[in-house]
Amino acid sequence: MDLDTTSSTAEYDRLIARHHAMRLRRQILAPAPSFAAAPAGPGGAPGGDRPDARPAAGGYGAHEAYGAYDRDHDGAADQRVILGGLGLVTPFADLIDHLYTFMFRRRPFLRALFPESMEFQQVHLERMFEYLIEHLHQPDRLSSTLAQLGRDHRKLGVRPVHYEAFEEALCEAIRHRSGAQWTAELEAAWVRMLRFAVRSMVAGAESALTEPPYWHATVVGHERRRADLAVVRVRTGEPYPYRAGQYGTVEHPLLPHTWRQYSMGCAPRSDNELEFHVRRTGPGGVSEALVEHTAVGDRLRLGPPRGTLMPEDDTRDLLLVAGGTGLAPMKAIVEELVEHRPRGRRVHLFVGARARADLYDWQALTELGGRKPWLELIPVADDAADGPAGPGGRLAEAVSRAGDWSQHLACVSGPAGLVDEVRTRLVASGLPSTRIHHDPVLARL
Ligand SMILES: NC(=O)C1=CN([C@@H]2O[C@H](COP(=O)(O)OP(=O)(O)OC[C@H]3O[C@@H](n4cnc5c(N)ncnc54)[C@H](O)[C@@H]3O)[C@@H](O)[C@H]2O)C=CC1
Repeated sequence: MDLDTTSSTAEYDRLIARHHAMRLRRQILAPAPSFAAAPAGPGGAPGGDRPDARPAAGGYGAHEAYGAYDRDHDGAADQRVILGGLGLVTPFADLIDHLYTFMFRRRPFLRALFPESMEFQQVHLERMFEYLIEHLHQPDRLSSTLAQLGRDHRKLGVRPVHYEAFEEALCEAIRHRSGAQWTAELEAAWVRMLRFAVRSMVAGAESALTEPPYWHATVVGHERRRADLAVVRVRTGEPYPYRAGQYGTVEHPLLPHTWRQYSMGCAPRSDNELEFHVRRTGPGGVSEALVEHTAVGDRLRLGPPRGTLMPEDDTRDLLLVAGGTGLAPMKAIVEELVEHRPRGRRVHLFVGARARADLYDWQALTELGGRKPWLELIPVADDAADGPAGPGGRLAEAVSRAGDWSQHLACVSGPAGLVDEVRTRLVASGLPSTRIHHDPVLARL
């Protein structure tokens, strides 16, 4: 995995690593003026031998033991140290590869907690590192996201002691990657960042002790709407406490320990039934299992609901934009509004598909929206021309052509490229970005 090779793949990796480090620096340096003024992190000895850079662990479950350490934590200073040493530890893909290799070599029993294929896990952790570094100077924002993540991790059977094994492996990986340029300062900054994250996750997990770590669900309906797309209805044994617009993780019995996110495609119901809209994206994954190898009676597991797509405290007129199966959370929101709509609120829902034939849930939508004067449903197909059935062309363009949305609240869901494009166009036309909501684009952490 070392990059000391002349192959074109290595060249490409180096290029990506450099680009990645520059992007991260740019992102972080731009919005945080306090960052430049932050005091330097703890001093460290350069060199390859390793004095004990890490603060005493004290056990990840024992908050008090390292609480004092965290009270002194200066996230902005650590952010600067980590950024300064980014070139030593990136590409993250390699750091993470070493990390897991070390961890499983030293503690083989931990391998059973992870899925057979580590590919998704590695990408997820890579995004997690990026997210942590990017927001290290904003501890409040970080800790609330991490608390949700910790609540979600209960389903994996993760215990505080596992975080200690992770920390040990991270330090080994940092030392391995940075070689002779390793510094105690760099390692200590990473450890503090990790411990801050773990403390928030453990707190999140503990605050959720009264709910199950996961919910059992039985498939009660499976409709293959297109060759690569199914609407899967399930009923949970226990009530599943979600809000319209949220998503949850799903594990299929064919792929133990592999969890993927899907939005709930209907408003919460009293009979504990809910639906997911699933498009098969590639071979061998959860989506393929759900589309092609699932039948009524199969049992799934669901992780806790997450996400804040639909703000509850803003009752302005709504602009909803859904691309492909990104329709699921929007349909749930509209269903919810049919039952509980703030007086006078108007709603526009744009539904995009690559072709008109791909509007897989249009009938259900028109039944839902029939004779609701406050709701306008607008289908947009890439392959169509403007006409009585709706505008044609690209979805983002059709949305911006259709009106002035600057006084609206907007929610967008679908492919990352679409979310980006809609967001950019809406901001350019005067809608403040704080009123544009979508799930995290890179990763639903
Ligand atoms: N299944 C679910 O519960 C949810 C899925 N999503 C995400 O939504 C996406 C849906 O994918 P598909 O159904 O395959 O959609 P798709 O690829 O069929 O595209 C749907 C619409 O988005 C537009 N679009 C696609 N890529 C674009 C880009 N790069 N820039 C601008 N517009 C673009 C298309 O023109 C089309 O109108 C997936 O990435 C999924 O992760 C998001 C939320 C919920």
